[in-house]
Amino acid sequence: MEGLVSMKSSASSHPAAIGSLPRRPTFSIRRSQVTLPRVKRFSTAAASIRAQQPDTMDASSAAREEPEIVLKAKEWEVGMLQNELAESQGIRIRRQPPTGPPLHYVGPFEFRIQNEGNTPRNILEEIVWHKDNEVHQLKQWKPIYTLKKAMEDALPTRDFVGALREANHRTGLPGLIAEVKKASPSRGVLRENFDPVEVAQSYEKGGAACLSVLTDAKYFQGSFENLEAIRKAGVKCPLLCKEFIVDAWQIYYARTKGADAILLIAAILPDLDIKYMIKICKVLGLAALVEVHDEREMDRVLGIEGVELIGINNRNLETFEVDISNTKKLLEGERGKLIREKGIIVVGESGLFTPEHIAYVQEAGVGAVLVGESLVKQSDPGQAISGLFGRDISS
Ligand SMILES: O=C(O)c1ccccc1NCC(=O)[C@H](O)[C@H](O)COP(=O)(O)O
Repeated sequence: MEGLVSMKSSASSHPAAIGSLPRRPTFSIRRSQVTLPRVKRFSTAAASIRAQQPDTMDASSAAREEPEIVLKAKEWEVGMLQNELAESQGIRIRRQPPTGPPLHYVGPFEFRIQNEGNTPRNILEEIVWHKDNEVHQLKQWKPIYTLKKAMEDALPTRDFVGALREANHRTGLPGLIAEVKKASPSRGVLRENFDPVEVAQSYEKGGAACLSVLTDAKYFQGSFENLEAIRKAGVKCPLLCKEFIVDAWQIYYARTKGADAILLIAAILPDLDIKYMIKICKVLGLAALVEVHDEREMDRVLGIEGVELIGINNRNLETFEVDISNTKKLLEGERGKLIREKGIIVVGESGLFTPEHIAYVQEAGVGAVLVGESLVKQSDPGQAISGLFGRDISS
């Protein structure tokens, strides 16, 4: 059996990956004497693998021998169930790579599970897999009880939604969430000599209602230190922690670092996760910006109680394609009507560069916009806000 299990450190395969973090080791099974049919539904695969085990190889007996293997197997099963649940809601992003179970778990035979392999299907999936590993490690470093204690010393949260409404009423234009973003997978480095506090202060001076701070290090060259530094520098604009949230632990962590709001992406989170995370946000005094990209995601999110802010991303996070008519499309007809009835503020996100773009999404029905590239690339990002809106919105 020697050499059948390889511990892989699957480094990022995407050319846009900026940094690197060692992944949690995954198991892969090589060679086959018994080949399972190509499987799509992985928990079904898990069940069929189990069904082929001699009684002596069930999880409990394996536990007596190798508890670590059983734990890995359980983790794998949970991951596959998460993938299945997500798929049933039309979510294409898999939360975990469809790696096979640990070898000992599958019994004394050599198995080969035929699947698409462990290559992410697109950048969003790659980010999610990376994030899952990252959070797994961070949780060991700072267990949740230590975060709950840190929250007692955290600065109070500010009203993110209220700041957007106020700016909208004051200017008659969508409230601006200006993004503190050094780099992105689609555009590479946007600003050399990036000073997050300087950019944040400049945005505030230029009339931004709120700020969005990228905290992902690998793909956006952001950090939680940036978020914390901006908060501690006395910037009054409420702060959105722009992160790929896959685990409630990240919400608590964001709160300890000064966030007033967090992002929940419908393309990666099943409805139950969104509901549960919104409840956590309410308890912690945070706003939740729930992001959608297509009609299906919009309909799912409109069915969830307690949503106050919906972001429509004009960027397809799987292909990078940007089309601002996406905002209009998702706000037409019954959806737009329901959103107005519920009093939800819609945020138009990505690809906004000119006053005409702002007017277009405002006409479509947004009460706020989230803008990164077109501002952060300018030498004076705060001053660039007047150019984007066609007039000074600072007072
Ligand atoms: O921006 C990317 O390349 C990207 C890739 C993968 C996942 C998310 C990504 N961006 C997040 C955003 O949607 C934007 O940062 C945000 O909406 C601002 O967009 P822009 O004004 O076009 O910088």
